[in-house]
Order: sequence, then C-alpha cells, then structure tokens
Amino acid sequence: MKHAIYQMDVEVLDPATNRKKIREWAEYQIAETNPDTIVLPEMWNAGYALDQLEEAADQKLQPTYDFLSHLAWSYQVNIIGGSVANQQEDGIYNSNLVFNRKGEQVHQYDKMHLVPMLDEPKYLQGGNNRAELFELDHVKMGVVICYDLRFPELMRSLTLQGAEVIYVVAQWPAARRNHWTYLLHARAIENQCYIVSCNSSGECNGTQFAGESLVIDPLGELVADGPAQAEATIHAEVDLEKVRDTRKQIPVFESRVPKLYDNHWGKHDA
Ligand SMILES: NC(=O)CCC(=O)C(=O)O
Repeated sequence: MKHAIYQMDVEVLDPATNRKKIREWAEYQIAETNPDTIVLPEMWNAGYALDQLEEAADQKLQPTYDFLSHLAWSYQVNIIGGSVANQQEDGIYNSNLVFNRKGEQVHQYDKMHLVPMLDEPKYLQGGNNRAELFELDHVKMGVVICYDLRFPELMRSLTLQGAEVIYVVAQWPAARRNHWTYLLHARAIENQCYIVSCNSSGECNGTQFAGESLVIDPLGELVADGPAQAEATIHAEVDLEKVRDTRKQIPVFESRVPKLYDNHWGKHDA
C-alpha cells in the first residue's frame, strides 16, 4: 500500500484555505505518484489556536465530511483524514475521519487523551468511544491522535484487535521532538506493526511544530522521514508480509502472559 503523507503548514483559523491547500496537494499527488492512501495531520482545519477554535471549528463535522468524502470518491483514494476541531452541542472535539476509495466513511475517532501542557482540557472535550479498528483495502488498521502516542496501552489494544498498521496524526511541538521520534519507534517495535505518522510543520501562537513525520516498520527500521519544521510530502510503502514475518520471528504476542500483569488493559486481555 503506497502512502502520500502531507506534513502540512496549517493556516491558523482558516479552514477554507486549508481545504484548498489539501485539494491542490492531493490532486498533484494523485497525478504524480498515484498513492493508495493519503494521510493528513492533526487539527488541519483550524490549527492550535484553542482559545479561538469556536470561530473555525466544523459544525458537527459536516464541512470535513463533505470535503474528504468527495475527495476520496473523485480520486478513488483512501484518506486518513488527520483530525479537525469538531463543534458538537456539548463542546469541541478533536475528531478523525477515515474514508475508503468509494468516498464512504469507515471510521471516526475522537481524541481521548487531552494534553494538559497545551491546556486542551480547558478547551476540548475528550472522546468517550472505545478505540476500534477499521479496514482499508482489506488491511486492519488503527489511528491515534498525537498525545495518544504516550499511551502504550491504547496502541496495544489496537494490535491485540489485529491492527497491522497504526496511523499517528499530530501537531507535535518541536520542543519535544525527541519524545516524538523515540516513542514512534518504540510503538512500532513493541507492537510489531507499521507506524505511519503525519505531523504538521507550521507554527501557532509561538509553538513550532516538529515535522519529522516518520514511517517505521515492524522491526523499528525507518522507512521514510520528513524534514524538521518544513512543509513536505513523504512517500512510503508498507509491506504487510513484513508484519507477519516479524511476528513469526519474534513471537511477542504468543509469549504474553496477560493474566500475570496488573490488569488495566481492558477487555481484550480478559
Ligand atoms: N497535539 C498534541 O497532542 C501534542 C502532544 C504533546 O505536545 C506531547 O505529548 O508532548
């Protein structure tokens, strides 16, 4: 499965410009490299101006749904739709949508872990739904949003359900870029899956985002990487045989003894 990943400079509080940028970028990618799947970063509609999000948030996800569904259908491409500020009756959620090549929505995930260092709990609602998988082109996949990367139990629950690829969509600050790169590698190695990440590269209210969108294989080897702090496109192919081979070579999932661990991992370990 061929990916085109948009390490994007998001225009703060300007969803129309961001949609235009994405449409033009996607048209170019389809013509030049014909990817199976395109990947967008976190909060691409509005950026990280959390105290002004109400101006730019989607009303109940409708603008993003219409835009991404049409894009996926027009170009017959799968879309991991990063995430957007999503105004609902009880507040604003940070929501991811995924579309298949027919333009059908196959997944929604509302970011469950809110970032205290960025004051997210003051401005956003945390998602309440269990983390579930979706399928694109018959591959089982999961998606998490940025700070979620710090929670190995979330990503483990996705691999225990069968994920072979996990997407990490982000606006991860440059100030903590080491955490970003080390944690992406760790999650790939411990879960023996592909990690396909898409970070943003712009700046918002004095915070510079790291870029460095990495794609890592199930052995922890770097497949592709984006530059630090600059807008870019990353191309990367994932080979699912490698997931299966790695899990045979180092059979971590068969060696687990969940009944002996503190059992805070949720229903999949029961
Ligand atoms: N947008 C985010 O979730 C940022 C996460 C972050 O800054 C961190 O985990 O560090």
